[in-house]
Amino acid sequence: MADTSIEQARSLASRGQAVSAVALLEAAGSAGNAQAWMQLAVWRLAGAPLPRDLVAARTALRRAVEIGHVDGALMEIALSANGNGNTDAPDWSSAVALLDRAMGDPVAAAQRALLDEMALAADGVPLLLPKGEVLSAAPRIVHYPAFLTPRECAHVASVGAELLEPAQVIDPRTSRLVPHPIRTSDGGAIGPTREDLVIRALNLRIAAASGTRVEQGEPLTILRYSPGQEYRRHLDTIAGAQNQRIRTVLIYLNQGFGGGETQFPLLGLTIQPRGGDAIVFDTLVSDGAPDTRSLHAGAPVTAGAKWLATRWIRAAPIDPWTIRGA
Ligand SMILES: O=C(O)CCC(=O)C(=O)O
Ligand SMILES: [Fe+2]
Repeated sequence: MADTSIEQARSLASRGQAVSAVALLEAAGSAGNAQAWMQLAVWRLAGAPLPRDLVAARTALRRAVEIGHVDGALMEIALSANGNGNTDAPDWSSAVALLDRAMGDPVAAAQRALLDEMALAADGVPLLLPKGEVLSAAPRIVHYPAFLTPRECAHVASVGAELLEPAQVIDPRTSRLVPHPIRTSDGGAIGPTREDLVIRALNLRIAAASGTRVEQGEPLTILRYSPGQEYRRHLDTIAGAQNQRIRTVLIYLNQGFGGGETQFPLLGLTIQPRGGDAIVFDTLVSDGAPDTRSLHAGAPVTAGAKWLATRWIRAAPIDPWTIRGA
């Protein structure tokens, strides 16, 4: 059944009548319409068509959850753990308590089961640091065998699968979206509302392994390469960035495909992807300039599909609500 109050609110908002749209949703929400509160929360999080207001978003989300919005409950758990995407204090234990209350939902139950397999401190940080082997001293490249378990890999890939879109860039001449000339894979970023507790725990693991704060990491990005797709030679640094990318973490989510090696041509180094393995490498030299020796590529996949999770880590905390994936 079409939800007329939400349709009407969307239509009002699209005509610039945001105040009336909000009033309509609040009235519908107060009358027990969980989806109306959810719509308000999403608008407030997205910053469109209303200005972004994370406090108002969380209030609307709470109302939606109180009257039984299942997806809202999962979103509330994510935002509790990451502190609205790192803008407020992250609260792991409240997030886990909310997850425990959502156990009727099989999605929540599966996440709980995966968390139970991890050895985590009270704040979600790993109790043990993963062990790595240094592949290169300058730039520093460290290989972590079995950084993720097979079940963790499957979880990351399934969250990412819903977000995959072909890599595209805006053509500056025509302002149209065109295929990305350097990276031909499909990709998607797991933003703050989708950073479930398993993804959050993995982002905390990545922070620990890379010696950085979790707030420095761009949203975990999932890449999927089909035969013929590749990531041509590039540096991960961004020209002119104020808050530069200092380190990259690549996690192979599967194996058994053809091609797809990660190559560092100037170092004569080729990494054979193995599901669950990760590599962490530095992208800057000590004076803060890009380290051109870190030039690397994802070789073309020749058969099957290569799944990868990438976390580009900045020099200082970033705002995941405004960042563009790379
Ligand atoms: O696909 C690969 O092996 C390399 C990926 C990569 O360079 C990146 O995600 O920045
Ligand atoms: Fe890269």
